[in-house]
Amino acid sequence: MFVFQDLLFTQMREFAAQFYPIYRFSTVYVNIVHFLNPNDIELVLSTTKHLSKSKIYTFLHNWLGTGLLTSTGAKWHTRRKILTPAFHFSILQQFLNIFNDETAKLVQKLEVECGKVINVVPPVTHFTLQSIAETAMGLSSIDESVQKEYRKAIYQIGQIFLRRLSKPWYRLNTIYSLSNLAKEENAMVKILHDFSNSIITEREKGVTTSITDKMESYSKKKRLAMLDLLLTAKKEGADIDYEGIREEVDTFMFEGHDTTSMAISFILLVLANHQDIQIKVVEEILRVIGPLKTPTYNDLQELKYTERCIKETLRLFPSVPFISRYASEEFTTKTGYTIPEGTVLHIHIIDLHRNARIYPDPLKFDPDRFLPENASERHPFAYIPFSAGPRNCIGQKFALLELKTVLCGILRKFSLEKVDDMHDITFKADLVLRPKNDIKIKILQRQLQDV
Ligand code: HEM
Repeated sequence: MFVFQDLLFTQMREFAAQFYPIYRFSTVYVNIVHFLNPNDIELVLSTTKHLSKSKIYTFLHNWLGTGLLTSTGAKWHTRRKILTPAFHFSILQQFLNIFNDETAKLVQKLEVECGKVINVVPPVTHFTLQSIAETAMGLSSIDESVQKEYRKAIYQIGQIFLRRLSKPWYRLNTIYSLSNLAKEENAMVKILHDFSNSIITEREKGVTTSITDKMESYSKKKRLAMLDLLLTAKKEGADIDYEGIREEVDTFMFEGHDTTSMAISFILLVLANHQDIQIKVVEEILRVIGPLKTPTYNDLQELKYTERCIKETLRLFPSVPFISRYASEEFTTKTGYTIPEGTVLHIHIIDLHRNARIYPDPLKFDPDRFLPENASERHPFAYIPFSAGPRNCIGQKFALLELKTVLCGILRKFSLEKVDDMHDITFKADLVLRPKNDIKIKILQRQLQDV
């Protein structure tokens, strides 16, 4: 079904192609300037002046409150300080055990599908949801039916967000709150909050889980997983209450699974489309790790070619295609335009990454673009899948580790064959870069002697 919000998404991207390096879209309600040039983007993202998210993010407040993604000012600063240690590399090293265990379960699931054409998104999303729940929240597993309901509600909330965005009169809370859309939103938010409340209750009770030992080992090193950090901070009287903890659980459950799920799905698609590159990735994995060994943290750091493939996938398919900030004061862009205070600053990550001036033959998948000698001359803000500057993605290293682990597990066991052409994939307007239809590939047992 072609809906208005999809049109909005396509239109915004067409304007980006037409009006490089910058364009303005104004209505009586809002003044949005679209940023496409790396110099201008650097100006916005590298400073602490425009750290506040634009008003569009307030549409997420009913669900995410003002957690790390949506908060501003002192609150954002305090939360970022509390949460940063949860992503220290010593914690990530512990998480690797969980990524490896979950990868093994995913591989087992895919085994049954050998020889068939599958839509990779559902099993991969199951994997990422399970991984974030175990690592950041300390849960052992989520019931399949609860997972399904949660995933459906996340999808619905994204659609509601965009439907609200496409109707300017719904920007006014008084009008929106009377609408059927708001009722739909409240029903979805209830599902999502029931889910996050149950996570907190379970962890607060200190329910014995299969990963309790791992959590204790974090504690011994005085480093706690994300939810435990928050619960401890609350206990010790820090400026965070139950609502505050739920905001972060909702934020991290969402950001920590949907973004990585899309990234993994797209890289599987891309590798199925490029047999030569797929073979090179497998060769590297076999050379560095071997056919059977469970990868260690250090092993994964050695996968340089695989990492370039991940980078190139996130260039073409950035899980977060647009971000938006608020101009807290007037400024002049490097391209010479005056931006008044209060303007919405809309940054087109996807169009920046597909700009032929920066990336010749931009739709071609070429991991060598990220060879040090090829990347060193490029503008530092020409590649920003995790945003950049002080408000960049807190989960960036977590995501890369998860992606490498799962690729090792899948590619040593299966070879991926092309079904969908990656260039035929169309996108659905949503909070993350979602395909409009399935992402289909065929999986076969890999014959390692052929590599
Ligand atoms: C491939 C995977 C990922 C991509 C491409 C990605 C991308 C991004 C981007 C572009 C932003 C900036 C959003 C904005 O300004 O509106 C962001 C922020 C954020 N991401 Fe990620 N992300 C990924 C994985 C993760 C993971 C695994 C987690 C958690 C474990 C996470 C947690 C967050 C949080 C909490 C923020 C808000 C940070 C702040 O404002 O201080 N992300 N991410």
